Amino acid sequence: MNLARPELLRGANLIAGRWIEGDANGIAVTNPATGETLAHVPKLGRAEAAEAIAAAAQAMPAWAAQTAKARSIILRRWFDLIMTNQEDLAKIMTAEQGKPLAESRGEIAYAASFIEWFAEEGKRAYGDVIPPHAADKRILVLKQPVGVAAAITPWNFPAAMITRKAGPALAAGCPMVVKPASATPLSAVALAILAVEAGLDARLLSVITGSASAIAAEFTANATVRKLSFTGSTEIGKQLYAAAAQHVQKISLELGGNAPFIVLDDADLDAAVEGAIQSKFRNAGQTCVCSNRIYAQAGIHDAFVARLAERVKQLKVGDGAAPGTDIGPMIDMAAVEKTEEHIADAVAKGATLLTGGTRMGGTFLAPALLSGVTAEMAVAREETFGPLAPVFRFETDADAIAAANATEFGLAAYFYGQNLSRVFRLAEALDYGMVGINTGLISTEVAPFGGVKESGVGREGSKYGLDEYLETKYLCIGV
Ligand SMILES: NC(=O)C1=CN([C@@H]2O[C@H](COP(=O)(O)OP(=O)(O)OC[C@H]3O[C@@H](n4cnc5c(N)ncnc54)[C@H](OP(=O)(O)O)[C@@H]3O)[C@@H](O)[C@H]2O)C=CC1
Ligand SMILES: O=C(O)CCCC(=O)O
Repeated sequence: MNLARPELLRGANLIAGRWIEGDANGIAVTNPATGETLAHVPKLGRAEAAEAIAAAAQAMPAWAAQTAKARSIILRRWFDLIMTNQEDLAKIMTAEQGKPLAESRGEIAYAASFIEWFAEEGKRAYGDVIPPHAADKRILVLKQPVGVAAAITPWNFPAAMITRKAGPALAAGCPMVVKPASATPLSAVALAILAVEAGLDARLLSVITGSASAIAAEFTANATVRKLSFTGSTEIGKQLYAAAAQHVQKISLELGGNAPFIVLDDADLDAAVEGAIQSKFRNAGQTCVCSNRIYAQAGIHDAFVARLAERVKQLKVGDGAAPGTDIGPMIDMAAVEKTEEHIADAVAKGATLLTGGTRMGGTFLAPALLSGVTAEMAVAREETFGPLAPVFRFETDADAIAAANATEFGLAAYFYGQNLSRVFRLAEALDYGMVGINTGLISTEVAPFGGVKESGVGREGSKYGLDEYLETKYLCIGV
């Protein structure tokens, strides 16, 4: 890999301010496009997680005692360094994750934006003065950092899922110990290198790799950890929710989705097709906010499906590092097989495969489009997390709302339509934390990202994201 700063590609961990290098006994990080081994990161466990937590607790008082502006200056420097090294970080990400280089560049900018945003937002951790209940009392509300925070992050957004947690934590005055996904730890390590370069006390941001269950066991059993933030599968999220109860840790969970994408009969069809392509095939469909079920109203169904099929056929599959690639490899064979199972199940139950679904070597899979999909098929209920667009036909708005809400998930939903009253009715009726209306792209650092129902708890990004790392303390003063 041709990097301007080759030292950013480092198979190491940062534990309690100390670098620990990986070796052949560690976890091999491979390029999903080529199978090449990029590096080995250490295989650590509970003891090192405990060490990182203890060092974080030691470093916290001095960090929390600084002014928000002083913290912001360091965070701003970290943001600048991430953007200065955007190209190297994007190359590292594409190599370990597979997404096209253009998407990696976008994710690095997106990741950096959380640091920039929270560097400023930390200055606005306002408290309150409340009119008292008695003449001889005064009531003040303070916002204080929650304490040592821990994060467990997934492989699909190797940088942004770290900064979306570490940004608000550090801005609020909390240190963080991060366990990145084993498949994509190199982006996390590169971010930590730049954080230290920015002047952050290295004990304030540890990065630990190894046994996920052992590290998570320490995160949840260690009473020093006061906040746990997780992005990943619903199954693991539920386990962590239960484990965090041991010490009643404050928790944020960003879990699975089953996003509906509804095309009403008055929609701008070209815009809807583009929105569907963006929302469905970004990161090869491996995004928790990817549309999983596309509902097209009867009046425009056939025209929409025909146009969508043309666009899906144009998508170029290849190594993310190659110019012009729209869809890179999937993360592993299990991901390929799950997508294939959803296609096979739908076809066996009467759906039509209009294009794609074929293996293209390794973990490359041709983007697929199904029509004639119904509620009985697995894809209606389960998140595919792959490049498969299943189209359902519906008649009335009420039918679309009922179908869209018939899931235990509630992360993102999308719809396209023009009529203002319909737009409001649908937006309000959808049981989701985020609704994209006439757009397939909703992610930004300035808006609250998060789900309802079994898609999680808490919000990340925006002014709401800072609250997740703050406690509210009330002072009752007799005068
Ligand atoms: N909401 C989202 O954004 C995401 C959803 N998913 C969904 O989950 C499916 C499976 O993906 P997968 O990568 O296995 O997701 P996981 O939930 O298993 O992985 C996410 C993170 O959790 C860690 N983890 C794994 N097991 C445990 C455990 N027992 N205790 C604590 N942490 C653990 C992983 O570590 P390690 O990598 O070391 O195993 C990783 O850091 C996907 O197909 C998709 O449907 C996946 C990723 C993100
Ligand atoms: O898929 C995820 O893990 C959530 C990140 C996606 C985004 O922020 O758009």
